[in-house]
Amino acid sequence: MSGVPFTTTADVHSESFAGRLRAASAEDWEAAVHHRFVEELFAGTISDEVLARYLVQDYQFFDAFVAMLGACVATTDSRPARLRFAQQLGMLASDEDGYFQQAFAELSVPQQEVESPELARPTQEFVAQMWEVAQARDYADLLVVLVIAEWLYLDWGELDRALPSEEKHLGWVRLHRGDDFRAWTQFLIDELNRVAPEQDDDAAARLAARWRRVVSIERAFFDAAYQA
Ligand SMILES: Cc1ncc(CN)c(N)n1
Repeated sequence: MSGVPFTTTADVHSESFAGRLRAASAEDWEAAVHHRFVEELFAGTISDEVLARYLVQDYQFFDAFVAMLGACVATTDSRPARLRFAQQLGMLASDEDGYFQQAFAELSVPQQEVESPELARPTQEFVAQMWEVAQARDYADLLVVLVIAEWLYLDWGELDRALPSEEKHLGWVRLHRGDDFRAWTQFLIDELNRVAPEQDDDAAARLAARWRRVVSIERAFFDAAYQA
């Protein structure tokens, strides 16, 4: 959209703060969006072993992700945004946890694996990034991590592919595509652009460095699902 040098279903101007960050991380971003994991998930050919390994690790995000949203509730300068974050917290608690519990049951993942797995390196790094921004309570920093986590997932979730038929595959795709998820992601992107530093100063450089780091972790997170 708007002549952007990348493909997305979000409405983002290429010269906005988020647009420039997104373009600057194109290699890792595209590698993640078109990852073998994504293609096999849509095709319904992903092995149960890979899917279970991925979901077990991803479930470890949940707590820190909720903490980030809570930190946004506490730190945003905008009353409508505070309500939007609060609403998302409620939805997350019902929708996403339901999918995980159903998928773990279907994939026969032992409870011990669900509750206290050994964390892969990308999981450790991602969780550390999330807790760091949740505790620092800097709204722009929080938004950088949230925008990546949701926008990158929207980009693969909305790929033009036939949908898989089995619920364990379709459920994860459905959580990351469609009007509601697109609107939520758009809200985050718009918030980041609204509060972005106006000049290329130290604050902007710090946010850009975190952006690059987190996008590379997203890519590594998919890779790790294939490493037994
Ligand atoms: C690896 C990862 N990145 C992001 C999200 C949030 N959509 C997630 N669940 N997992």
